[in-house]
Amino acid sequence: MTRTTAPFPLTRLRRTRKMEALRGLVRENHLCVADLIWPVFVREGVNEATPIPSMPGVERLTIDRLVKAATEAYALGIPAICLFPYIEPELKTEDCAGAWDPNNLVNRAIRAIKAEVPELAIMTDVALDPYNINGHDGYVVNGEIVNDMTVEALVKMSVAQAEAGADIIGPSDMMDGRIGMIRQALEAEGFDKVSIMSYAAKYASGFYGPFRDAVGASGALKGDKKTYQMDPANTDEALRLVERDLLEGADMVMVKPGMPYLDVCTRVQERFHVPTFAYQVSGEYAMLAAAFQNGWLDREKIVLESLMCFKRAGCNGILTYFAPEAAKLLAK
Ligand SMILES: NCc1[nH]cc(CCC(=O)O)c1CC(=O)O
Repeated sequence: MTRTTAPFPLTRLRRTRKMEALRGLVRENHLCVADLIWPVFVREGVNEATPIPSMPGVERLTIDRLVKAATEAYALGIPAICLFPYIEPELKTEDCAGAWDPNNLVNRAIRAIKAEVPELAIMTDVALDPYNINGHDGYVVNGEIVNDMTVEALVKMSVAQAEAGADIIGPSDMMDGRIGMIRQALEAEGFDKVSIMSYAAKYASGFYGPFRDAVGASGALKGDKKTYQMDPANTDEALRLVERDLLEGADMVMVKPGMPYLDVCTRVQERFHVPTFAYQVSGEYAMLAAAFQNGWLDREKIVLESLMCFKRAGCNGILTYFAPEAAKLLAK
């Protein structure tokens, strides 16, 4: 970088930090409510909310409660929510047919929210894990997570979500070729205005533990997801995945997890200049929530600081369980 600052004391960099008015003027990045996507867990039943022990403050909501929460989120200015279903263990199957049932929990939730708050964007999760007796994102055949057969199921699942009214399809499965196949199917079925946010650089991370409790997949999952999710040691591979998904028709890309992978976010944004998102995942939430509960970290400061860091790293937006709380803090 060229040196553009005069030597001390001509330059005193503290001058622009002297008061909030000046700090605001020289601020390079801004966090606002329009940056936030709120992931929510939905369950069957009426007027109930089940706490998730490993995610203090997060609950699985029945559809009626979810509609209320979505209405409140929209009133706070949150532009989008992302739905994840809790599927009872006895409803999980080998063929995962629940995933593309037009009347499954997620699709009913989409219709219910759209009827009440049509302007709130709804994102979905495309992967077989909540429905799969094996807990994996793809079909398991002879111990192997098979790619092409899984992609066929994901295509059906995506079309059913688009039919229900989803605005953003979010394939989180990490199979090869799924973005192109989903895009083609959406075009063919008349859903040309439905966006795809690809979980393009999704790592085989230990930080998803609490999420798997939340969707009830922990008990079902045998083994790990390393044959399809990425090795935490790699970034060049993340760039190849992002490029591939963009060429297949992704509108937006995501890096996941978030905070420990900010370098990946920066490289993706700098290389491709496309809408880039990060997912501050369940384990990140759990870590912070545990520290807040112990009084070890200051909740209000850390929620906003952690989210601002994503903006500084080059993200356009963040999926975060803190979304409603952050929205309220930003409105203060
Ligand atoms: N397709 C599953 C999926 N979609 C989002 C998350 C993780 C989200 C979180 O941890 O908050 C996962 C878990 C996984 O891949 O095992």
